[in-house]
Amino acid sequence: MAIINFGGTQEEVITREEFPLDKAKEVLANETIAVLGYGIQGPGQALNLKDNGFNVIVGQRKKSKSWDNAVRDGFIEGETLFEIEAAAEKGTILMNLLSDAGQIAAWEQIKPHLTEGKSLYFSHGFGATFHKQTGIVPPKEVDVFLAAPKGSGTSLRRLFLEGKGLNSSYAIFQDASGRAKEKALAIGIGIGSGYLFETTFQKEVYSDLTGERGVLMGAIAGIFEAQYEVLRSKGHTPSEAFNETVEELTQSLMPLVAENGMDWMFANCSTTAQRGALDWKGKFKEANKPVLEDLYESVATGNEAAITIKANSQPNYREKLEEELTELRNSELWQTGLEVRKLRP
Ligand SMILES: NC(=O)c1ccc[n+]([C@@H]2O[C@H](COP(=O)([O-])OP(=O)(O)OC[C@H]3O[C@@H](n4cnc5c(N)ncnc54)[C@H](O)[C@@H]3O)[C@@H](O)[C@H]2O)c1
Ligand SMILES: CC(C)(O)[C@@H](O)C(=O)O
Ligand SMILES: [Mg+2]
Ligand SMILES: [Mg+2]
Repeated sequence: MAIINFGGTQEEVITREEFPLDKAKEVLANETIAVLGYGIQGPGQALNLKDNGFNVIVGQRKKSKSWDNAVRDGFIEGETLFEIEAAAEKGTILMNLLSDAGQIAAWEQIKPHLTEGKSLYFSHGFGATFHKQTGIVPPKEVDVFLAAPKGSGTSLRRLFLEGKGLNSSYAIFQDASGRAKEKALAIGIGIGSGYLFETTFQKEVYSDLTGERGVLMGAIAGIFEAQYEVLRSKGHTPSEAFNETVEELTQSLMPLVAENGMDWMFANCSTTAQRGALDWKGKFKEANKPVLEDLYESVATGNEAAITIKANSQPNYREKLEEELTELRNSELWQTGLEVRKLRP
């Protein structure tokens, strides 16, 4: 285990050098890995595991788009592709990659197959942490652990194919066999993680729900809209407002942040930009911190889980989400984005 000094705090991380793929294969040699759910994480994790040489089957509702995707990706009905319950019966490590609401609906189908010696895996602390709302209480005889890629399943797959990797957290919820940790790390490496850092189920779900509602998705989408609307209201054209809000960020400045940090990005902008950004940074922080405190509170009280479960358990939840995404796509800001992307050399 490598001990890394993260800005003054020592943390242990598991790298591919310390836990190589061969070791992961040794640990999981006798396991049949059943990936339950083939939405976004399902394909990324199942295909990476398969390409890495693990024994993988998929469990998915038949007559669904996800089932067709699994067939398209080479899983064969009756051999490596089954209904959820049949896959849960055949698998020895059940990877619960149904949607968080779907995991509640499917729990009674999965639970009877969690017999002694088997393992239950998640990519989120949601189900087990909010068990009062989800009813997901794993039987005592099984190992329960998670590896949670810090990014989209689409990126997990793309980076794997490029020979790179997304980082993941890992956590042990229950260690019945005494081998839960090595299994968690082996799966974490097998799905293509670049390195793994330790967490708990509760910390994973609290930080994940905060991050995606906050800076990673909700806040960024909101602040884009706010700046775009201000620029438009002051007479700027759509292309100018879009370029100054989104395109420059994704194409020019964020790659610099990714490469070498915020000060590096600042240092590669004008002294005029640096002066202003350093002055305004504090105001943005001050305005946003209370919103983020509210958000964390809403996560920690279980309110965000309740909202998610209620919304995503409706029979028409997909149509409703698609409607909202369509509205976003059709807004002037993102229609401008569509044209700007086409103009990229
Ligand atoms: N999307 C990501 O990239 C990502 C990243 C990290 C962690 N996670 C976590 O991984 C897990 C899977 O997320 P996802 O985004 O891949 O899921 P998703 O929303 O794409 O859904 C996955 C599958 O669940 C199935 N499903 C939904 N409701 C069902 C029901 N009632 N009965 C049976 N099947 C049902 C769908 O057919 C779909 O194939 C979640 O715990 C999520 O929080 C997701
Ligand atoms: C990809 C994210 C946002 O990191 C994940 O948490 C999710 O829920 O999809
Ligand atoms: Mg999430
Ligand atoms: Mg996440």
